[in-house]
Amino acid sequence: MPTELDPLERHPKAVGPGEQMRMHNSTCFGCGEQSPAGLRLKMFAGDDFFVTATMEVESRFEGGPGVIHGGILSTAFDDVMGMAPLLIGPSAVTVHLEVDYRRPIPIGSTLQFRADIMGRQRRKVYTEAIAHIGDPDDPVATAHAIFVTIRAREHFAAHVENSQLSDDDKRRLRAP
Ligand SMILES: CCCCCCCCCCCCCC(=O)SCCNC(=O)CCNC(=O)[C@H](O)C(C)(C)COP(=O)(O)OP(=O)(O)OC[C@H]1O[C@@H](n2cnc3c(N)ncnc32)[C@H](O)[C@@H]1OP(=O)(O)O
Repeated sequence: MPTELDPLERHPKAVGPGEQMRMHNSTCFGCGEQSPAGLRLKMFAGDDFFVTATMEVESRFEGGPGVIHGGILSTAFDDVMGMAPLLIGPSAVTVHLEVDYRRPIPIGSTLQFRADIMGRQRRKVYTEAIAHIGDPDDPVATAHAIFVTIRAREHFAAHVENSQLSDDDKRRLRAP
């Protein structure tokens, strides 16, 4: 992370501490309510610059026998950390993601996530996150990511047609 960082300020339109955050997109694999096979993560804003989420490790998330698939865990980390930039500004997309898997995570466990904004420099937002099963001081996995803020309508304009969103929602996204 660079040493020269911009000051962090909560965005005036960000949801309040303890409130549920809006989905990235209703068909988002991580948090969308309409994603047919998604993780359906519900995210909550923290006091200052963090986000929390809980995920039941369902058997459909299995990788090795009886444990979570690493790709599912990294998807969850990506989505939870990807929510944090919305506390300070516009939507942001991942440009870099790294995950440290510390221990196998059993199917049937309840994973708790916390993602913190570490700093911002121009459009880049630096985040770190932990996943734990009850003891935040003993995480089962940790992650770091860099997000870059975007103008969402412009960024997705060429791709909206491929979305699972309804035609009405797609029209709304294309509207000026
Ligand atoms: C309509 C609403 C719908 C809702 C939307 C919800 C969206 C969210 C959904 C979230 C779902 C969950 C999350 C997901 O799944 S997000 C899905 C996965 N991510 C993507 O698809 C992103 C693909 N990348 C891009 O589209 C472009 O690279 C973007 C647009 C991001 C930047 O290209 P652009 O041409 O605009 O800008 P730039 O190239 O000048 O870069 C800008 C700055 O960034 C720095 N940089 C770049 N790369 C890296 C790197 N690897 N490491 C470190 N730094 C990097 C770069 O040096 C520069 O820094 P600075 O020198 O200026 O300081």
